[in-house]
Amino acid sequence: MSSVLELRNLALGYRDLTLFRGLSMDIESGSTLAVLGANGSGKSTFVKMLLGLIDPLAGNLNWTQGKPREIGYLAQMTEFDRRFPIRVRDLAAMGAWRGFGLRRGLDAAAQKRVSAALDEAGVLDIADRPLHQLSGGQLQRALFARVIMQDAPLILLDEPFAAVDQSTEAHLLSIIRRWRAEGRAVVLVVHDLSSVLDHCSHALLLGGQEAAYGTVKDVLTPARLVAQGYMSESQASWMFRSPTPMQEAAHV
Ligand SMILES: Nc1ncnc2c1ncn2[C@@H]1O[C@H](COP(=O)(O)OP(=O)(O)OP(=O)(O)O)[C@@H](O)[C@H]1O
Repeated sequence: MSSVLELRNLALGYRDLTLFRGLSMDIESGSTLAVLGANGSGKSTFVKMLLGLIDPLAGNLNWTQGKPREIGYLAQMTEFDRRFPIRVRDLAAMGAWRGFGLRRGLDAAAQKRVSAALDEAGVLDIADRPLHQLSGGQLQRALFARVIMQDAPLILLDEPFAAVDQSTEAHLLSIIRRWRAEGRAVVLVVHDLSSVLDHCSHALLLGGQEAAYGTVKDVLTPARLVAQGYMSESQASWMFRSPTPMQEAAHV
């Protein structure tokens, strides 16, 4: 499998704080990487480093596809100011501005792509609504439409399922599956382990001054999750016992 980005011997942190050292990994085309870890373990710092907002303390990033930092980025919804005076359609179109330029505006073909992106995200019927009239789930769908328009080889989603209901989550996951099938690499920062176990191929677990990378099955073991401070021993034994309480309840 080809990679979109190679990280080599990376150390990350700030002047007086090293979060981890020695991380080497490839972010592969067609993979879905979950980045998770306890509060303060460095997830946001990792995102900022990918976006080029901070430099690693040591190591290299090699961009092997597209232009360096060609990233489709979804910020945490809490960081988005929905008083921004634009409509849903304009928000999605902003994703294509890199290709078309602000002055020229979008041509007819691009407008068509915007409509298709809004349709795929399930917000075409509210394309002319201003953002302040949207529910949280509708805004997240509109922001997904913008990422669709970015058409990038690497897609970085920060907490994409926070504050969305189950059916919206399922819809957004279908878009992520399409990106993956197209050979894009998708990186998701997540807090909730259950969405990772079902939908991600790889995991980067941060915490305890370590960064553990590998397949979900290899990295997200109860022992490692406890050792890196993600959960307590009793939480791990509850979470990984089989069958789960919900499965048991379903058989009652
Ligand atoms: N600009 C900064 N200068 C110095 N230290 C920082 C800076 N930004 C974050 N930190 C520290 O780096 C560590 C990692 O922070 P980061 O925000 O990356 O964690 P996180 O995993 O995203 O946390 P959370 O789950 O709580 O959002 C924390 O101890 C934080 O206090």
